[in-house]
Amino acid sequence: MTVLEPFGARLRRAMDERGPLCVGIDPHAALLSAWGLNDDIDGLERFTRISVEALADTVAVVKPQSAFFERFGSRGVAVLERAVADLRAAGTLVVMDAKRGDIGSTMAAYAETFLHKDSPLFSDALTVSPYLGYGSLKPAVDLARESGAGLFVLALTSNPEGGEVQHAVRADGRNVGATMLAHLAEENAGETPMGSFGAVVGATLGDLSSYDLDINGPLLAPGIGAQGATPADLPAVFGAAARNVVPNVSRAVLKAGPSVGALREASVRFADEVRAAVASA
Ligand SMILES: O=c1ccn([C@@H]2O[C@H](COP(=O)(O)O)[C@@H](O)[C@H]2O)c(=O)[nH]1
Repeated sequence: MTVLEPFGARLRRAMDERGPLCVGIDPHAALLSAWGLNDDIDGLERFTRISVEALADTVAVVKPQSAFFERFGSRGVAVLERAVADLRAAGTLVVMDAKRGDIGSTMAAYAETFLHKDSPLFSDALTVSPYLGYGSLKPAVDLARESGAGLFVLALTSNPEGGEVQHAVRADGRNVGATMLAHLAEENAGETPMGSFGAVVGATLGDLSSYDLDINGPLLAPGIGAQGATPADLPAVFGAAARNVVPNVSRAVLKAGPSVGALREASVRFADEVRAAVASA
């Protein structure tokens, strides 16, 4: 199997070169309609091609949301495969937002799907859910290490419902979200310039200074734009950890389409805003 340079090193370089913004490709039915496209496989394909053309050499990271492709069955997954290949061929890092999580033996199959270098859906990183227990993710951690990929583990999600699980306090007094961050800090210990095992931490959550966000790895921060957070919120939410934040914007960029130029402009505007905000943290 071809082995890539570890994801953390590739991500740090991309963030330094292009800024830390991650733009999502989320082909919502409402966006297809706003772009004058049908909510069918041809609409999905056109939406995806335009998005890839606009984003591939503009931002450091692109995050396709797998759900919107799976909705169309095997033909939708084929569109997703092509998008991943085109983005990666253009040197853009792909974070597959599929939020997989299962018992270890099944997790191994999810890992083969997204993290094995020879898989058609191989992505630079994958979002995973640790809510069957952090240890259930081991097959994904192991294969990611082997192939030079990364993971983003759901720690403190951007949605208001997440607190019910993630803020639950364990017998040791630490809450569940903080525990996930601690596991990730262990995975990334000693890695330079940073480790490949990131956390998903919503930009919507307000002051997170009670958490130890210093996991020596990236923090994927969705919630900017449609969910109400702004780039200017990043320093107050993340403090010194803002340097490792990869802020994600999906709908607020995509609504600028279907013009490739307008999508690029919207991405560059958000990229400039997040760069300025992170620099001030
Ligand atoms: O905590 C989380 C984890 C993942 N997401 C995903 O990010 C994008 C956000 O889209 P917007 O249009 O910018 O709101 C979407 O794919 C979510 O599934 C998240 O929002 N929060």
